[in-house]
Amino acid sequence: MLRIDAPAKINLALHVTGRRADGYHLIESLVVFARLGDLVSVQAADRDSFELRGPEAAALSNEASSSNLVVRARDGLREAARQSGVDLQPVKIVLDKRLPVASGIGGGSADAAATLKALCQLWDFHPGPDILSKLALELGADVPMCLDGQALVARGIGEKLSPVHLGFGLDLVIVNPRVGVSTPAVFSALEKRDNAPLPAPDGVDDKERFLEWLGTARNDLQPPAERMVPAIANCLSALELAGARFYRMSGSGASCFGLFDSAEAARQAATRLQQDHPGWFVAATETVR
Ligand SMILES: C[C@@](CO)(OP(=O)(O)O)[C@H](O)COP(=O)(O)OP(=O)(O)OC[C@H]1O[C@@H](n2ccc(N)nc2=O)[C@H](O)[C@@H]1O
Ligand SMILES: Nc1ncnc2c1ncn2[C@@H]1O[C@H](COP(=O)(O)OP(=O)(O)O)[C@@H](O)[C@H]1O
Repeated sequence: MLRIDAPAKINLALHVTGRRADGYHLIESLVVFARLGDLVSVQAADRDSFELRGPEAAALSNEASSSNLVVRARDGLREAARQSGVDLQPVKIVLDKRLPVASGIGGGSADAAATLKALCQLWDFHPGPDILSKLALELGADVPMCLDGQALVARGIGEKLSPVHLGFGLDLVIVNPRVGVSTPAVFSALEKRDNAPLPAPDGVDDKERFLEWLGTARNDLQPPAERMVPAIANCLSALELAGARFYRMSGSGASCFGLFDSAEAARQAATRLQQDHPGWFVAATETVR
């Protein structure tokens, strides 16, 4: 079995700067990836199959397998191969779902990206980067960045990627109140769409200066998401109380992240937060470097 990690995506900042004619929003987002994630395993088989397991699988068990981004990624890649005259063998795929669903940390997108990577390897089929990026974008605006998997600024609708080299890791706690949030609903509830752009990242080699810079950026999706899900404000207050140096909502929510001074401080805060809020999803993790 070939196993590929599907890391959680954290939008440290997300500015909405406009809207395209097709309704998609223009964003400028600083994104990092966490060690916390789902796991996609693939293996050659006699027939195609898809198995969903893991602590967060139940949230997807009522949805048809055909709508799962893992299956859609498999079918998309196979179709791209067919168009170039290559027939690809059946495959067994297992998704170990650990990230809360519809929570602003891009679990589905990470799964789709991991599936593309795993199957390219298993099938020894390597479409050029342009074809792969196009395929990824067809699966979701967040999938190209998940394919990249490193700290970056995403522009356009999320598909224009510029790597950012952070000279340090970040110790985080991710908190989710277990209220699923619909991404289109949050974008629709924006009161203003032509917001100021993301300031150029500063302090990428110095964590203190970086934290200061982060404070000058925003998540423009946070105010509409907080109006829709009041529990988001509770998550942010709890992170502050737990000693986070910095805290904010990720993506369209409802997950929020807190940044801590060390892995130990993050672990201790996560333990306390989980004790105080047994119904929430709480996890300490660090960024992928
Ligand atoms: C908000 C973000 C920030 O990283 O993340 P999540 O909260 O989903 O994790 C992304 O832009 C989400 O990307 P993704 O979840 O892949 O979006 P898609 O499936 O392509 O789009 C779902 C819907 O969200 C809206 N959408 C998405 C992206 C974008 N730039 N503008 C939009 O308006 C559209 O209404 C679209 O129909
Ligand atoms: N493998 C998957 N994991 C999570 N959600 C998936 C998956 N496949 C399809 N979906 C659908 O995508 C929606 C958004 O899920 P997700 O990627 O977890 O959201 P977000 O990007 O906000 O964290 C879900 O509500 C679900 O219907």
